[in-house]
Order: sequence, then structure tokens, then C-alpha cells
Amino acid sequence: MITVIGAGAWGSNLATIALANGYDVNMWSRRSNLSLTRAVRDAEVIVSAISMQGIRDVIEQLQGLTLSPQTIFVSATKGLDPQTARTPCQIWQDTFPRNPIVVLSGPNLSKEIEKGLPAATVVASNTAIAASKVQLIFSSNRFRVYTNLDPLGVELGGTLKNVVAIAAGVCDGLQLGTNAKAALVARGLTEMVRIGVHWGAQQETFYGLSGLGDLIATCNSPFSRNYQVGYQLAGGRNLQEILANLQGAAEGINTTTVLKQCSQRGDISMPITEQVYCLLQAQVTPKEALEGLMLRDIKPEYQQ
Ligand SMILES: NC(=O)C1=CN([C@@H]2O[C@H](COP(=O)(O)OP(=O)(O)OC[C@H]3O[C@@H](n4cnc5c(N)ncnc54)[C@H](OP(=O)(O)O)[C@@H]3O)[C@@H](O)[C@H]2O)C=CC1
Ligand SMILES: O=C(CO)COP(=O)(O)O
Repeated sequence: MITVIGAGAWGSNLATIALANGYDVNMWSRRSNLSLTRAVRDAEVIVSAISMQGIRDVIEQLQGLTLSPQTIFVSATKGLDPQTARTPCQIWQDTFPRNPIVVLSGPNLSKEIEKGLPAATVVASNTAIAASKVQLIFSSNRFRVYTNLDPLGVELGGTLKNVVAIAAGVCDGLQLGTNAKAALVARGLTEMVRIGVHWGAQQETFYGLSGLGDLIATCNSPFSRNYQVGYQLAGGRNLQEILANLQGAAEGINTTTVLKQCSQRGDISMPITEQVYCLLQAQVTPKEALEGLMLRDIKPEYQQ
């Protein structure tokens, strides 16, 4: 039995894929009639597709239940804890140290996957056998699943690109052109690598599906909520207005704040993140954010 926690856009998609592959699937959300205790009772695999803000709540509830140490937790959340900057997988592992934890992350815009369009993703874990099991559960002729042994790198790729996706939305909203977009995405990737490697991830992981792949998807699609936030800010709307009309979470907003604090503490240069932060705080206009990036001191390409 596979239990998917979180019945939002991504949780529903993942449940549908596993169901189509012939697995028994339970779905749970805080609105469902099924209790969490019943939902996870026979679960060999628990897939968490809740937004970052709900992770601690749900883990606290699960902590009170008796779960087998063989139960595999799969995290599909792309965010960082606002207090500790821990990733979702790190929080799962802190709470359930004996259980295998697998991250599932890639260029996976749910609106495309629900239409049956082809996509690929990555499952990564320190427990290779658990990653292989999860690979089997979700692999299909429409969803190609790769394994990877750098769970932190895979998880950070999916999380950090959301900040760049907000900036990419601004870039398109201001109609800055393809050259500007290419520069932004390439320099955004440099920032992702810089902080990711500082936190212990492997550099090459960021050039794969879960890093560069997801960056390309979210920086170019109006289906991305993070891209939409940037695009609409460039159009002159304020953040409250945008969020009031946005379907689902734009995790990049919280991630930007966490990253800004971490980059300051660790003295890690993250100019794009810094400008996205100032923009989200309404401290600069989209045009001022652009000027802030273009008028930085000139420097070699590979230097902090
Ligand atoms: N949509 C996509 O294309 C993709 C999304 N992701 C990631 O997956 C995660 C979920 O995204 P998505 O499904 O789109 O978001 P949605 O907003 O559609 O769904 C979020 C889910 O989290 C639940 N939730 C939020 N807070 C709590 C809480 N305190 N307690 C219990 N449940 C809670 C919501 O419950 P309720 O409905 O009751 O509010 C809902 O089921 C995000 O981190 C996102 O970045 C990853 C890949 C693709
Ligand atoms: O992570 C995603 C696609 O891989 C979804 O992006 P958004 O959260 O910006 O919609």
C-alpha cells in the first residue's frame, strides 16, 4: 500500500501515476474523512506532497503513530524550513532516523503531467534499494524515473530554482528578451551551485534533471506559480493581490527569505536572490532590481 499525504496538484498526480501502475493507493489530506492513522496503517511507502508550511504539522501527527522502520518516506516538497533552513528530507530524517528517506524531484509541472505529456524525474536516497523501489512505483511510458545517490543535491535543485523562476517571470514580464533570460538562468544556476555545494551537495547534480532541468521548466512556463509571481509583479500587481489569485503554493517566496539570510550569514554572494528578496519586500521596483544586477562591479565569470 502507498499512502500519498497531501491531495493538492502534485499529490493527486503522483497518486494517479502509482494507481495506473497497479499499486493500491490511499490519499490523505487534512480535509479528507479518512483519519491519518487509518491512511498510513498498511503503508509500505508514504509519499509527502504537502507544501512546506504544512510539513512540521503533519510530521508531528505522524510521530504519534506506530510506523514500521521499513516504511519508506518519499518527499516531493520543494522548500526550506523558515526557522532552521532544513530541507524537507532532512526534517523527515531527523524525525524518523531509522526509516529510508527518498526525495522525488525534477521538471514536473503538474498541469502538463495531468494532460499525459511525457516527463522525467529523479528519485534520490542514501538507501539505494529504497530509491530503486520508488523508481519502480512511478516509472511509466509517460514518466521516466532516474535514481541518484545525492539526495541533498536533488532536493536543493528543485527548491533553489524557484527563486530564479520568480526572477525569470519578471524578465519575461518586462519583455527583456532572450539574451537577458539566458544570462539570468545561467547566473541563477551559478548561485544555486554556490550555496548548494556550500551545504554539502555535489556540483554535478545541479547540471542534471533536478537542477538545470527543473530550472529550464519553471523559468519558461506560465504553469509555474513561481514564474507567475514574477511575471505579475513585473506587470505592476502587488504580492498580496497576486497570492490571493494564485492556485497553490509559490514556495520560492519563503525560500528567497531563507536563502537571503543564509547567504548573508555565510558571506555567499547571491545577487539574484538578493534582488528577488528586495522585490518581494517591495523595497525595489522590477526595473530597479534589473539595474541592481546590471550595475554590479565587473568581475571574472567564475569568482564569488
Ligand atoms: N504542482 C507542481 O507542479 C509541483 C509541485 N511540487 C511541490 O509539491 C509541493 C505541493 O505542491 P502542490 O501540490 O502544487 O500544492 P497545493 O497547494 O496544490 O497542495 C498543497 C497540499 O499541502 C497541504 N497542506 C498545506 N499545509 C498543510 C498543513 N498544515 N497540514 C496538512 N496539509 C497541509 C494542502 O492541504 P489543503 O488542500 O487542505 O490546504 C494540500 O493538500 C510544493 O512543495 C511544490 O513545490 C513539486 C513538483 C511539481
Ligand atoms: O516545481 C515545479 C515544476 O517542477 C512546479 O513549479 P511551481 O511550484 O512554480 O508551480
